[in-house]
Amino acid sequence: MTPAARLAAAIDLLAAVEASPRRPADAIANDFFRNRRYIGGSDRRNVSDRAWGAIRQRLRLSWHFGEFGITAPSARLLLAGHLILAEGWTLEGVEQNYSGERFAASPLSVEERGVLEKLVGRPLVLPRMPDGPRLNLPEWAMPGLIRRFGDGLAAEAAAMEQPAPLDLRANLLKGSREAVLAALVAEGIPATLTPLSPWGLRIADRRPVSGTKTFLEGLVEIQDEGSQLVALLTDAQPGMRVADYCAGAAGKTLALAATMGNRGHIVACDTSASRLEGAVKRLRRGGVHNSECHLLTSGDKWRKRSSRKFDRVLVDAPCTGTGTWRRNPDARIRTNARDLAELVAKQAMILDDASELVRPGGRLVYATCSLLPEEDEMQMAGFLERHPDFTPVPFAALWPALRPDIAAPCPGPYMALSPHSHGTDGFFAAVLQRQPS
Ligand SMILES: C[S@@+](CC[C@H](N)C(=O)[O-])C[C@H]1O[C@@H](n2cnc3c(N)ncnc32)[C@H](O)[C@@H]1O
Repeated sequence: MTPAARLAAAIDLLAAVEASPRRPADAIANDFFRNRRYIGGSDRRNVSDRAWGAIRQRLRLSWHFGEFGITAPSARLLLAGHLILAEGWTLEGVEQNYSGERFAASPLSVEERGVLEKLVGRPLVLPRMPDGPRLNLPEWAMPGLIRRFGDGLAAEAAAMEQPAPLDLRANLLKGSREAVLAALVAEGIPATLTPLSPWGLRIADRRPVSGTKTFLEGLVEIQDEGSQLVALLTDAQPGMRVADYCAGAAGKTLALAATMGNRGHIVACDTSASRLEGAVKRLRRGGVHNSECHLLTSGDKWRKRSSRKFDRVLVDAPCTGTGTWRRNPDARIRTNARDLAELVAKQAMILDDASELVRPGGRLVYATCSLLPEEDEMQMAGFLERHPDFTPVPFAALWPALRPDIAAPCPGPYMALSPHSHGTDGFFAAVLQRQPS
């Protein structure tokens, strides 16, 4: 492909993302390239890097165009703006590529040229920008993020703009962390031990691992270190009855089975049949023998039958995913204030339902990959008010037994991890104990 054709394809991809604001951009990109198999590997990387560049800077680009009265910039304008503001292109450079020749984007209109001219030489980030675009954070999340980080918000926002490392969890059902590390190294994948999780391995250069023998044989799972710590905190022990209430594709179920040494019983529940199908495959590959999957339906009798039967109930709740913005930069623009309000209500309902399963003296573990107090501490405050038979078990009291060799990574009554402070995705976890009868 010529450079101009690559840019034209990046405009098309960006237009597809803009046209479906509720769909994850990586799913749109997968469809886009599946329908254009003629785009080869290096062209594909170039096209998607360009489109993702503009998606990452969407909030800032909107602000710049808004200064000139353009409230809904087209994909071609957004991409040109990105080239000028973020990549330092000249207007002539843009015009040479928006040439109208075969496979190239059509030439700039007089109006487009007029606006882009004003962007030339401007920095992408200006001190006079409001905090939201300056820090690349959406307005709807600002109150919660300010409450969470206070003066530390700028450093956290900068960390959220960095690419996330690729973290793996060594599957202790198949080998020790050291043995799994050696297997990866033997396949030419250098990795280091993660500092907090006792099972974590970090691939520095984000080299893909899903084709390696180590991965295909179930010795490792892809899982952020923060997510591994949620499983650690659940403290599921051999012989226990455990419910992973929002199991999805079983990321945490797999880790729980490992801490249980495949003994006892785990029920992986979810309302999504397709996610549970993915779970079945992963559990098989991971060598998990002590789990079953249960599809939650309305009027489910299983929940009633299972009342107060479980030693541990993990609720890894659906959330805004603000803690994963390093990996999913498009989620900043895909989610809004109404989504947050709906999720908070949904989390409360799920918590009320799931807590029924906890036996007297057993524990409910609530987790999100959100940095927003509304979904985290405030959600817990509401739950504890509705359920006075549950009491928080402080994180600082739990940690020494789980990782005696390392100081607790955060002080609070709850675990609250963030990209800047802990090098993990943003994860929150609370452990609540039900009164013994
Ligand atoms: C954060 S994801 C879980 C990720 C998973 N635990 C993992 O570690 O890979 C939240 C999950 O909650 C599920 N969910 C949504 N509404 C639910 C409900 N009312 N009851 C149970 N699960 C629900 C979603 O289908 C989704 O799989």
